[in-house]
Parts: sequence; C-alpha cells; structure tokens
Amino acid sequence: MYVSTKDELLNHVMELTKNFSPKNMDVFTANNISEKIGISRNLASQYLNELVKEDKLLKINSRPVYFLHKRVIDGNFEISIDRNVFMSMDEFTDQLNTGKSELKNFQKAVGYNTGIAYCVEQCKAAMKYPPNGLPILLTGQSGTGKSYLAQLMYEYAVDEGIIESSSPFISVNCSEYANNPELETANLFGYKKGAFAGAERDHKGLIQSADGGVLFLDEVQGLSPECQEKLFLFMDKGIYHLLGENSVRNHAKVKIIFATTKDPNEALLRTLLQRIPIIVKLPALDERSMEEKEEMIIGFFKKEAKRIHREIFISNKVFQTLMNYTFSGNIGQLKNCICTACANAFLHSETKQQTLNIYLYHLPEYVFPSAKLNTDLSNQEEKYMINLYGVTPNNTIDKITAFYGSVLNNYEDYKNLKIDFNQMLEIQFANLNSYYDYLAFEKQYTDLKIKAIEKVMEDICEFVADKYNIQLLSNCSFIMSRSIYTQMQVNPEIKLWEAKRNTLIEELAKFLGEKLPKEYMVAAETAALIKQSLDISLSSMGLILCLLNVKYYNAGGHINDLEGIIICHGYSTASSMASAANKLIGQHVFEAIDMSMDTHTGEIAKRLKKHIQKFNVIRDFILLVDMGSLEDIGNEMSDIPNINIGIINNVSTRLAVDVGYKICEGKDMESILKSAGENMTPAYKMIINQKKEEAIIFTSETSTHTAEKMAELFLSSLPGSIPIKIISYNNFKLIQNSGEDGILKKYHVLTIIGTSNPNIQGIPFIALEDIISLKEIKQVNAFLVRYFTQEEIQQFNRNILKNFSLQNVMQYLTVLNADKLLDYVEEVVNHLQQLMGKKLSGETILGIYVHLSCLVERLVTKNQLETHLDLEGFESSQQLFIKQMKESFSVITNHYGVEIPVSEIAYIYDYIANDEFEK
Ligand SMILES: Nc1ncnc2c1ncn2[C@@H]1O[C@H](COP(=O)(O)OP(=O)(O)OP(=O)(O)O)[C@@H](O)[C@H]1O
Repeated sequence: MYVSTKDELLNHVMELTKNFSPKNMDVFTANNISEKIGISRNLASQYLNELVKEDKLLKINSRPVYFLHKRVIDGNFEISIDRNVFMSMDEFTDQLNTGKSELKNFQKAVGYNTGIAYCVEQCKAAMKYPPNGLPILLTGQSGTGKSYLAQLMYEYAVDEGIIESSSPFISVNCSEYANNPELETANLFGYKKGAFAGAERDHKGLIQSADGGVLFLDEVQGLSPECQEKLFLFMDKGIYHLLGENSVRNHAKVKIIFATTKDPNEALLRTLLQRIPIIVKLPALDERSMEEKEEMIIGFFKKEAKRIHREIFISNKVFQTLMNYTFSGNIGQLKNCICTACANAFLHSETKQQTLNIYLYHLPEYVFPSAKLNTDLSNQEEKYMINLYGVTPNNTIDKITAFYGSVLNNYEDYKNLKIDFNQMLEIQFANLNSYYDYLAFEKQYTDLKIKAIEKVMEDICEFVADKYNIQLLSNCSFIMSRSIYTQMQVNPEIKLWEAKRNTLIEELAKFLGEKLPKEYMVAAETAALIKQSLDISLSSMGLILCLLNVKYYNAGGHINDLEGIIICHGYSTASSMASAANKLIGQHVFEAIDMSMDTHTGEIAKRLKKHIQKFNVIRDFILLVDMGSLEDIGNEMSDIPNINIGIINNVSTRLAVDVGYKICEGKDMESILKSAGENMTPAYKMIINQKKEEAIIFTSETSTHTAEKMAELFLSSLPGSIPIKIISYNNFKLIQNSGEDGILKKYHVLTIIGTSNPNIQGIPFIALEDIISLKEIKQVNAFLVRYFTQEEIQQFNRNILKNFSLQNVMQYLTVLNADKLLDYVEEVVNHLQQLMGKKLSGETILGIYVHLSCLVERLVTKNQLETHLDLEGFESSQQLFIKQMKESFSVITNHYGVEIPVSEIAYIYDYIANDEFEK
C-alpha cells in the first residue's frame, strides 16, 4: 500500500505521542521529526502545519514549537481538546489538567445523575448511614451493573473518608459454592486446624479479610441456608465463629453488599432478607434513556481506542444497530459486543494503520438480524463514519447550562444597549422554546418520579392560573415539571454553575421583577407552592424561567394584580362568603380571614401582614370587611411600604361577586371602590348547572406519588376503559380546601379512595383497606354496572383482590424490605395501643401501617415531607401522646436508627383523633 510522506510523518508523530511526557518534549520539534523522516525541515514544517489545520495535530507555540498527535492526547488523557494551537507549554498543560476528567466514584457510571440517580442515592445512604452503614441488596438482570456499582460504593466510601483508603474490597461469587455448604462456610468465616478433613492449618475467612472494608456477595442466592443464617447473626452483632471453634467470638466491622439476579424473596431466607433494609433494583438497559445508551456506546468504543492506541471510527449503521438492539445481557453484553467488533476489525487491519474503522460485519452475528433495510444510497463513506470525539454527548448539564448561558448573554446584550427590552424578551422566548423542545422531544425520562411531579405541577398551575386570571396551558405544567426534574437530576453541577454567576443572575431576577412585576408576583407564588408541595426550592434561575414562562403564555394578557380579602367576624363567615364568591366568579379571587367575635383590629392587621408577606410579593389589596370598626385596619397597616389598600364596608356575597368581577376585568382600585355601592346583577347562571365529567379520586396522606400508584393499580384492574376519570390527588389540599377544592368543582366526584378520609361532605370515602378486603367493593361496583357486564365486574373484583393485596400495595409504597417493615410497624402499633389503653379501628390501624411504613422509608432516605401546622401548641398540649409514640416507635429507632419527628407524631395524633371522632 502506498503511504505518502505526509502520512508517514503523521504516523511518526502518532507513535511519538503515544509515549508523550512533558519532560521529554525535544522529540516533538519540527527539526527532530524532519530528521527522523528524512525530509527537509521546511517541508516537514509545511506538512506539520497543514496537519494542524486538518485537526490532526496540536501545535504548541513555545520555543521551540512542538507538534503532538491530537487524538492520542485526547485518548490518553480522556479529554476532548477543542482547539489545535496553544501559546505556551503552560497553557497546554493547564488544558490537560482542567480538561482531564476527574470523575469520582459514582460519576463514572453512566446515568449516575439521571436513569440510576435514585439507585445511586440509596447506595450512598447504605454506605454513609451511621454508625456502620446499612446492608444493601442490589437486584437486576445480568449485566445491569450490580458488581460495578458495588465497586463504586467502595470507592465512594473511601473518597468520603467513611473507610480507610487501604481498606479491603472483597468480592465473592456465591454461586461457586453451590452444593458445597461446608466449603462455603469455611471460606466465609474461616476455620481452625482440624475442623474438617483436609483442614491442615488455621485459615482466615473472607469476613476477617474484609474487616474494616466492604464484602460484596454476588449471586447471593447460591449461599446455603446454613450460611445465610450464620451471616445474619454476624450482621446483627458483628460477631462470628471460626469453623471448629464455637467458643471463641470474633469481631469484624464489614459493610456487606449483596447482589442477585433473582427475585429477592426467592433468593434469600426471609430472616436474612429482613435484615437488609435497602433493596435497589437496577434498570435493564432497555429501560435506560437513549441518551444514556448513546453515552455507553461511545464510551465503550473510546475505551477500546485507548486500549489499542488507535483512532476509532464507527459506521453510522453500526451505531444505529447498537442503539436499537435489545441486549438481553444488558450493559455487560453491549460492552462485550463492542469489544468483539473492535477485535474483529483489528484482526483484519493493517498493523501500521493509525485508525480503525468498524463496520456492521464486524459486529457479532447475533446483532445482525436487527439491522434495518436502508434504501438511501446517497451517503458517502465519510458521511456515515462517526468520529467518537466528534460526537457531543447529549449531555443534560450541557443543555441546561447552554440554555441558562443564553438567557444571561441575552440580558448582557440588553445592558450593553445592543437590543431593547422587547427584543430581549423575544430572544428569551425563542431560547425558551428551543430548550422546551429538548425537554419534550429529545430528552427521555425513565424515572417514575417525573409523573408524580407532573401531577403536582398540574395542580399548582391550575391554582395559580385560577387565582391570577391567567393562562397556564396544560403543556406549561408539563414543561415546568420536566424543567424542574431535569434540574434536580444535575442539581450539584447546576448549583455550582449558578453560584459562579450568582451576581448576574440575581441582578437579572431583580431587573425582571421591576420590569414585569405582575409576572414576578405569579412566579414567586408558584415557586412558594412548589416548595410547599414538592419540597423543591427553585433557584433564582428557576424563578426567572418561571417568570418568562408566565410572560410567554400571557403576553399582552391581563394578570390580576389586586387581591381581594374578605374579613368577617364569626367561625367561618368570611371563608364561606369568599368560597361562594370565588365559585360564582369561577376564579379564585378572594382569600378569607375568619375572626372570632372578640378579635381586635391589631390582631387582624397582624394576620393580614403575615398573609401579605407569605409569598414575598407586593400586590395591592381590596379588603371587604363586615363592620365599620374594621375600617381602622388601614391605619395599622401603614408600615408596609408600597402597598395600597382599599377597604369596603358591609360585605355581602353579592358585593364580593361584583368586586371580584371587576378585579378580574383589571379595573383600577379607585373605580372598583366607587362602584361598590351600586346595584349589580351577578351572572350566576352560566356557572351553575355545568355538566361535569365523572371522576374517582385516589388520595394518600403520604404523597401524591403513592396516590398515583393506587390509581394505577385500580386502572389496571378494570376489564376495559370507562368514561369515569381516575385521578390521583393531594390529600392535604383536599382537607385544607374541603368542598371548595378546584378538583371538586371541575369533576362530579363519585367517590374518594385512599389511606385517610378527607371528610368531604356529600362525597363517599372508601378506605384503602376496605378495597383490599373487598368489604366496600360493592360501592365501586355500583359505579361500574353502567359500563360492564356482571361477568366483567366479577373479573374486576378478582383483579382488585390480586392487585390490592397489602403486600402488593406495600411494594409500591416503599423501597425498603416490605415484609420486615410491616413486622416492625405491627409491633409499633400494638405497643402504642397498649400504652394508650385503646383499641383502634381496623381502618385506622391499616392507615397507620401504610403511613408509618412510608415514613420510615422517608426517614431512612432523608426525604422528610410532612409538616404540622401548629407544632408548638401540639408539643405543649400532647406531651403524654408524644412520649407514648416515641416509646412504641423505639423498635424502629433501634433497628433503622431513625427518630420519629414531632411533626409526624402530630400527624398520627390527628389521624387517631379522626378515628375516635368517626365512631
Ligand atoms: N452505569 C454504567 N456505566 C458504565 N458502564 C457500566 C455501567 N453499569 C455497568 N457497566 C459495565 O457493564 C459491565 C457489566 O456490569 P456488571 O458486571 O457490574 O453487571 P452485573 O449486574 O454485576 O452482571 P451479573 O449479574 O451478570 O454479574 C461492566 O463491565 C461494567 O463496567
């Protein structure tokens, strides 16, 4: 084969670069290279500079000038250098250091902050949990990364200083011992000389070898029952015996990671399984997003490129085939497949070649049938060959920062007078749209959490839209939840990015707040609701997005910037008037403040101020009060700057409706006050008698996600589709808003099914355990007879029995070991009943079972959610119950090391109080 001088020169530099060392740079000068190739220095210089332009070589403009092979440097340092010329050696080494990927522990795993983020979180919890971590079981099909994750958990523990860097990581494949329990016990626990035939000397076991470190027991289903029993004794007390020496207790501190490809209930003895609080299920490769699959394919090819010191190109066809093939052996098989392809290609390539092309026929045979017919013959070879380093991975963090960056750049252009405010907004909207295209079409979401967030966001958007008379179309909540979720996935990185630009971001937020005060007000309230409902704090950048979103969807539209507040004496006079007015207007215009008869104006003013400051936004108010004396409130409020308050006396529902309509029309405060006394005819008719869609609501006090799971189980039990909407909904909201909740206005709710009764008048409630026991299934059947035959209804009941077993429901509710958790929870509830000297109803007990189980999980994974409104009052008035609850909970405290917070005790107290109330 003919090799040109220029190619020869390139080959030579490539070989030299493979042994690159900054201490030995002389070999990379044009002089040296020309001598070695045997051409003039001038010609060598010309070729070298051409190769720099062609992106093949790097040039360092030091004295003398050096030339290096770009791809070899990229491969060796695992970086992707994006330029070819450096001004000095320092600049070049800086690039090597900064560009070098310093991936630590879990960051090495593809999807660590996306598809397997929750798994990684649980793995971290298992390593970090004081005092000695928690045992963990990794499950998942073969090749999903269980061993890999175990290794990374060990690295994490070392990096975090949880264990010494010299601590051991011992990995055992338990299936090796199948059928030989004695050998297995001996190997695991060690033995004394003479313990069995052939035991010629003392032998230390794997537990001792792993002391201070990590023991990874892979294929744990291969462990004999005897050995499993010994193991859980060790897990309980940290004590074990050598085989043949039962009297001596040995101690070891070992973090144990179990793994199995089997169903945990089949793989392990119940007793052992009960001692493993964290069970992690790794997703199959097909459940990973396309982005992650792409990252894996490119990453595995890069590894091969590094191994063989060649630049690898893969045909587009190879890439597409790998993307589309279902690898039953998951990531492991994909990796092997790539390795085989490279080996096949390598075998048939020239030794001197610096590149390696991978074509379809290099792939193993089993992948072939998945290749698709391609009738497009216009492709030229270079077009369909993919350069690994040319592929920019579809990186979430890059996408977000690129978008955020463009928002900030755009603002700077405005500051530098390059564009005016309207142009700035237009560009921001265009940015917003292309980012949304990415979120909606390009990014794949495999995690179920996104659905839970979407559901809550729908409610929030509906509430805010209602309140401010604005449009937040359903795709707005869809896109916002994706935006929030995507940010959560890369939270640490995005926080860092934002922190570096904090001043500019804050400046932009303030600027937009001044320019678009109404949109800012809506965004701030949305952010407050997101915090309250999802416990997610939007960053300033998140707030800016939200604000732009509101502006985008409501460009030119009117936003209510007046808030109506009705204040009346009486237990619920103001609330009922406000809710009636809101209902008639069809929007949430009025808030209400109920006052007991003897409340004085000072106190009312205090509550008003609290309300105003709640969302930290400035809005003008119209107060509708019931007595002349309340008109003085205005004087008490004079210390709140920038707020105008209008007060109307002698409020009635009719007056409120009139004022409310005017607020919605965007009338100014003065004209509203003026016309307040006039005669008005509110448009009652169009709002009443609306034909509403029928719905069944699922609700749970634990989380919307849980309610959604129940709704899913219910839906999957139905023998066919029905025109009744099955909705999962926030229980706390239902209780708080009672019959006035938006969802009840929107739908004709047939029944509410859930773990606790929100006590909505006129709507029957069916407790979850009555579904589980089929006790109240007749009520549900009554709604279905319109749509199903008797036979289908019987089938439905059989499905319910199967799908809603307590076990099954629990599996959905918690990631901890459900059986074990239930045992403990049962103990807690029994103990509590004894201490209180009361017997709770089956319904309450079941509710507490479900609630406590979820609580333990949240506490273990540090995901506290609930809050109780009046904690101080509760703490002082219910000391006895708090003590009793803590005492009964101690069994869980001892086992999982978690304390029950007072807010949770308050919740259970309310729950039990409801139980008594009902009887
Ligand atoms: N998230 C990941 N990112 C990159 N590579 C991964 C990832 N997960 C697994 N791998 C790679 O896939 C291969 C298979 O993983 P691993 O051996 O850990 O799977 P496994 O679940 O333990 O399989 P088995 O059950 O068959 O033992 C390993 O080479 C590992 O490096």
